[in-house]
Amino acid sequence: MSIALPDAPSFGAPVDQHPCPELLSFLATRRSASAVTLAEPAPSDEDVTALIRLAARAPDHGKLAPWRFIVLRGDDKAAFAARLEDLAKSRGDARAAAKLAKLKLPPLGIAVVSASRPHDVPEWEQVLSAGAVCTGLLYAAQALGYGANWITDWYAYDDDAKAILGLKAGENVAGFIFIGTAKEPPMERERPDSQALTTVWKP
Ligand SMILES: Cc1cc2nc3c(=O)[nH]c(=O)nc-3n(C[C@H](O)[C@H](O)[C@H](O)COP(=O)(O)O)c2cc1C
Repeated sequence: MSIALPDAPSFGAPVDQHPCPELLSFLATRRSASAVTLAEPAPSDEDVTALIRLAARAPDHGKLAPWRFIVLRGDDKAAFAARLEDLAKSRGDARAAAKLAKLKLPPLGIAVVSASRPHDVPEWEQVLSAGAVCTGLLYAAQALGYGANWITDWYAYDDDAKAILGLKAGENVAGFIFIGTAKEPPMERERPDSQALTTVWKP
């Protein structure tokens, strides 16, 4: 499946608010697929452009767009994984090297980079916006019929790994969104009791 998206509304145009039962049904049942079950096919380059366009509509206080995207695919993605593997092995860290399976196996990864900057909008809100971008990208990939998973793991936090990815000072990985076709359907996981997490404020 590929995406046929409507044009983005023009700036300032009134945007129709209408019920979308199919989206509600998707939200009620969507599930992430284990990254190690993800294989080809993955979204085309054209679809990746569309997915990123959708993700970039995330709520963003102050219109700062405090995030960016790095696409990992094919031989370049394999080279990125190999450099991380060399890094892990140079430290004698076999566990970290083994954890790279979640990066190596999926055919496509999109790193969402949180790029907060000093501003009246608190950094916390800029980071939350990066999380919202991850959610949007994950959901959009799943809505397109692909398996997807939001992964961080050690290489999202390690300074040397972040340098290999090409992060600048002050940037952080909000998540790697791995995307492909799930070789086996994900099983539903336990979900929180949302009612038990909810109170109604009373004076
Ligand atoms: C910020 C963040 C980082 C995550 N990192 C990992 C990870 O490194 N490894 C992992 O197995 N799951 C990780 N997860 C969890 C999965 O992405 C996913 O949320 C979980 O499997 C539940 O799937 P669901 O989307 O069906 O609720 C992470 C989730 C979040 C929000």
